[in-house]
Amino acid sequence: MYQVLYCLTDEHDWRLVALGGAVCLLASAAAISLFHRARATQGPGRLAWISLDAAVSGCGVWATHFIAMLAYGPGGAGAYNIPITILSLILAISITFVGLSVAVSSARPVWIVVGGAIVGGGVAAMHYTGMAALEMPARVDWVGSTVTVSVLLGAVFAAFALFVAARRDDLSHALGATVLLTLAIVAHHFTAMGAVLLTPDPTLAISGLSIPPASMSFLTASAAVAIIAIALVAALLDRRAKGELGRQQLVLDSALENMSQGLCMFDAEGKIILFNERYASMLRRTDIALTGRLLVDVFREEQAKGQWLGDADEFFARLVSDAREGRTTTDVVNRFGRSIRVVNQPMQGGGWVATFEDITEWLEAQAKISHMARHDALTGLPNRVLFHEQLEQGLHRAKSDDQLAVLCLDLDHFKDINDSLGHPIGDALLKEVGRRLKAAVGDGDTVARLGGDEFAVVQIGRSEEAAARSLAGRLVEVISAPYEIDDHQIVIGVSIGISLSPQDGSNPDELLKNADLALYRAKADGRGTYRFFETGMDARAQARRLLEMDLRAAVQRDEFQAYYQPIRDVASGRVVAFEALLRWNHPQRGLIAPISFIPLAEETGLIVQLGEFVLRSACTDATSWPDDIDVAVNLSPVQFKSPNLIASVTSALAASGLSANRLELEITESVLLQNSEATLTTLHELRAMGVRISLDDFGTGYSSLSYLRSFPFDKIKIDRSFVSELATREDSMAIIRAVTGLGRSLGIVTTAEGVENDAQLELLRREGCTQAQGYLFSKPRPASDVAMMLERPRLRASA
Ligand SMILES: Nc1nc2c(ncn2[C@@H]2O[C@@H]3COP(=O)(O)O[C@H]4[C@@H](O)[C@H](n5cnc6c(=O)[nH]c(N)nc65)O[C@@H]4COP(=O)(O)O[C@H]3[C@H]2O)c(=O)[nH]1
Repeated sequence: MYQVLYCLTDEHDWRLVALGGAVCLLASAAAISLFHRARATQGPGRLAWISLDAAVSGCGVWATHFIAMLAYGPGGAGAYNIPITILSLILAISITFVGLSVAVSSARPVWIVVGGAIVGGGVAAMHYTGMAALEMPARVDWVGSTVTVSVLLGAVFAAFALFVAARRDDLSHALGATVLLTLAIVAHHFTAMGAVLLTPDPTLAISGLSIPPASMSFLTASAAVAIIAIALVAALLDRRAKGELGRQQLVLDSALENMSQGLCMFDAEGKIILFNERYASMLRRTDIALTGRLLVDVFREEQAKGQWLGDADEFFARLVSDAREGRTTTDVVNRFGRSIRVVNQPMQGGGWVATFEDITEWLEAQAKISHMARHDALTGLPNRVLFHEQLEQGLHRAKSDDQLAVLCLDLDHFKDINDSLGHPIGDALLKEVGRRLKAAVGDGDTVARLGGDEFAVVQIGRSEEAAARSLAGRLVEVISAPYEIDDHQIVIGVSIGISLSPQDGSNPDELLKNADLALYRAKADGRGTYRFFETGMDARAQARRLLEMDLRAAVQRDEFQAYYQPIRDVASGRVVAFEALLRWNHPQRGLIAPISFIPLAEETGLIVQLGEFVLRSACTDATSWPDDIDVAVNLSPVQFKSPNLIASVTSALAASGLSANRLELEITESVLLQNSEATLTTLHELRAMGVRISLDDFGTGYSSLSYLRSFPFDKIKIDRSFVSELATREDSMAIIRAVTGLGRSLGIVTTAEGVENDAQLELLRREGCTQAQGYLFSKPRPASDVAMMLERPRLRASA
């Protein structure tokens, strides 16, 4: 130590020592700055920065050494061997290059320290090679222990310098690292100079291949200038790069923090390099240290708090191996009640970037959309789409001996309720029907609303037809029970069509089609009941379709004709009116009775056109009859739903010139079943015009008497079923007696329909029935036969 101090104070020129120190500091600053650049750069650019750094560091060490040697008094007498001097520069640069490469290539502190120590080794190699180049008339001996200390000092300070530099790329770390590197070079040099023992020996001559100290000073000055220039350029580049980097950092930071997604970047070992706030808040990791930590440690910490379930090590190992093998993975994880989609994307050179997106609302919206697409909004029941799927699954699941039944349901006259009571009541009724259906079916059965007032049920796994029958019976009963909705007592029936798998079909479409055909049959058979599909229904449906087409064409081709049947006064036997009855004059099939086409015309709405035709014909024909003979025309309930009824009656009367009081309009109870205000208003309007209103088919409905209270009818027509059984059934006689008595006391005319013989006529006369109509007098005949019917009281020949 003493020797080193002595060497420094007594053997050196301090001005030159200061110059050497300044060069060394400058070179160190440039070297550290370039070291940062090398670390921040990937790929081939990194090699360039390391090479430049090695050149600056090597030259810096070299220049520092020779400036310090100029300051060394004894050295002034000698010269420097040129090849060895050059070799010392080469060693300084190349060993420094190796050390820097090691330190830059790894993020692990141990390798940075090793790299730094190698740089220190380079400084020593340069120094001792440089000393070997010194030729002077003296023998140079070395104090071994001081040499070792000098090498260790250089290595330790240099290792420390790179360690500090690698910690962070900011001013304080850069300054600290610069000072440490300067110390490494200076401490090494002067300690090493303290190890020198010079023994004068005039026999040692200076070789021809040497350079005198003056020239050496020129060389070192040049090297110093070169270093300063390189350092300046490097500093400038570094500053620019940092400025650019800073700007990029700002952009990156604001992009990262404004992302709706969470982002976290990991190195190849699974250490967190970078993350944004969204990531920390999404995974509730705001209160734990993240940067620089291994992800698996974070998992373990969360595991300890009970926030992480599962095997943290196994999960972490999977992430690392996926990244290593370049696999992009997507997972949806549930954290804190939220669904988070995580995409792990491998990065070049190891590591991966994970993006985290909270898709809870998106998933909920998806689920809602898919629910809406497959359910009925009103009742919440599956809709046609889901029903189809469930039926398909049911067929798939059904074992060979299982039977599957499809029940198609249609509410009877639902439209009337909707029209008369309004849509909100109609909707409430549909909801209640849905609820009752769900409650009535079995656990494994499916109920769906197919649209409007159509519902469907799939019954799975019952082995007999009886199970479907019993379910259908139960459903008819349950649906038909009265409803109390908004103070309205509503009664509605249901018709059901049933198809069974496998016999009636093996796929959903076939089963639904056949259940529909059976439903049609249930409706045709009077509604409020169920029917099983039978082979042949399809053919009947086909026939019905043909009839419908035929009917439409017949309307166009004017194939209809009004026939007339006389109505006689029972007391006088005089014809008082004719009832107009429609006939279809089919070109191939001949005369067709209304029973074969009126129901279809009502279903298709064609009855409105046909009704208008009968009205016009009847009014026109009646104008040619005696004034005291009236004409009766049947009105269908469907015509009452048409807004044009009053207008068409008015126009038929106006066009024919028939007086309104000669026209009778016959309505059935089903018109009043609609019971809407509109129906009664229409009836009153017709009455106000002078037209008379008859209640047709009296006694066939459920509460005929109550209808007499709802409207003041002019005439009651007793249904022919009572007349035909007059002689055989006591109760028929009693009913006719009651009706005629009622008519008398209310001042309403009573007409008995279907009188076929004198006995019936006699009984009716005795009971005081006002009018009679039937085959006894005449069958319905064309208008041209009216005169004949007027003349001949009995005209039994068929029309
Ligand atoms: N067995 C038997 N039957 C008798 C006797 N006397 C009359 N009839 C039949 O009884 C039906 C009386 O007409 P309705 O009850 O109004 O019943 C009518 C009526 O509801 C409907 N209809 C006929 N023409 C029209 C029309 O222009 N418009 C509407 N909406 N319906 C009509 O078709 C139904 C059937 O009409 P039609 O076949 O002409 O049948 C007529 C008539 O031919 C008898 O002594 N014995």
